[in-house]
Amino acid sequence: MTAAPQPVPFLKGHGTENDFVIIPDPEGRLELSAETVAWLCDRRAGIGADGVLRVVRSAADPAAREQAAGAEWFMDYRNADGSIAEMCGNGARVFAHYLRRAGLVKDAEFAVATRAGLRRVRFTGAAAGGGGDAGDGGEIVVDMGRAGLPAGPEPSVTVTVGSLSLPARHVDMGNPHAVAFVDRLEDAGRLLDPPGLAPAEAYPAGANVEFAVDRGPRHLALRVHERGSGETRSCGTGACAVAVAAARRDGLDPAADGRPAEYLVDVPGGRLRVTEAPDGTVTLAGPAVIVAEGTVHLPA
Ligand SMILES: N[C@@H](CCC[C@H](N)C(=O)O)C(=O)O
Repeated sequence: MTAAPQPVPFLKGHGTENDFVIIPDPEGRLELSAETVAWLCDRRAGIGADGVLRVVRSAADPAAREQAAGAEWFMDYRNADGSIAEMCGNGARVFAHYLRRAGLVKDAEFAVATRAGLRRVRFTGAAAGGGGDAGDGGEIVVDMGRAGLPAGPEPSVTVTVGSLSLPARHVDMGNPHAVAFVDRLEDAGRLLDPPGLAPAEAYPAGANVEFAVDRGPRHLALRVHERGSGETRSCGTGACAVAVAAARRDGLDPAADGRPAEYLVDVPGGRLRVTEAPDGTVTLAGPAVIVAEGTVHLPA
């Protein structure tokens, strides 16, 4: 006898069109296998998304406990292919918006546990008072921690896409990135396959690859190929990686200069604002929206 499909509540949301299936699982009762996540994210056979955000109390998830001091909720993020990633910047805003919308958190500023450690989120403007309609969380600012990158302005890795071989900067935002500046975003081609990365040892677990151009002073635009999800319409950690790489390229180092560096980063799905403070902290500001909710029947 085959087991019956399991009915599970879900929501669908996005941050600058980086979209997620949100699965509330406060007591950590769900076994979300890689196959189930890939099915949820399948745009034809499932609901469709770039990733899954499982919402679980930190105390109820073994993966969360060591990261979670001070955060009641753990963002269990999975890529569309079912793989696990350390951090998701757009996901953190959508996750935080869900928590407030569901009444699970009342404050306008709180910490979220992630596999990359604690991330503080802050609702600003109308959103701080619980404003916005049922779907719109307004602007949310996420403290993304410090970027890790080699000293100096020089590229340290090479990205290949089609016949192009591009010097790129390695940037760690809790998850791995390679940032290549190009003349035109179309230079990245169709991005159907993961770009090549060299040296391979720089990225033992793969990487997210950003292609970035200048739009004006302190104004950038990017396309991204995400590890585990393919080309997406936005990547929050990617926007931070691009802004920090651009700052070093532009001769800016807030820690040395004592002044913040702020960049607007346009993504195919909207606009993000990234600020690197003199203490090295990078913040990511942007919207979060919930568009649907219902029940999904998970394959048994
Ligand atoms: N879209 C996310 C990043 C999600 C994780 C990434 N694909 C990885 O594997 O590291 C973001 O907004 O940061």
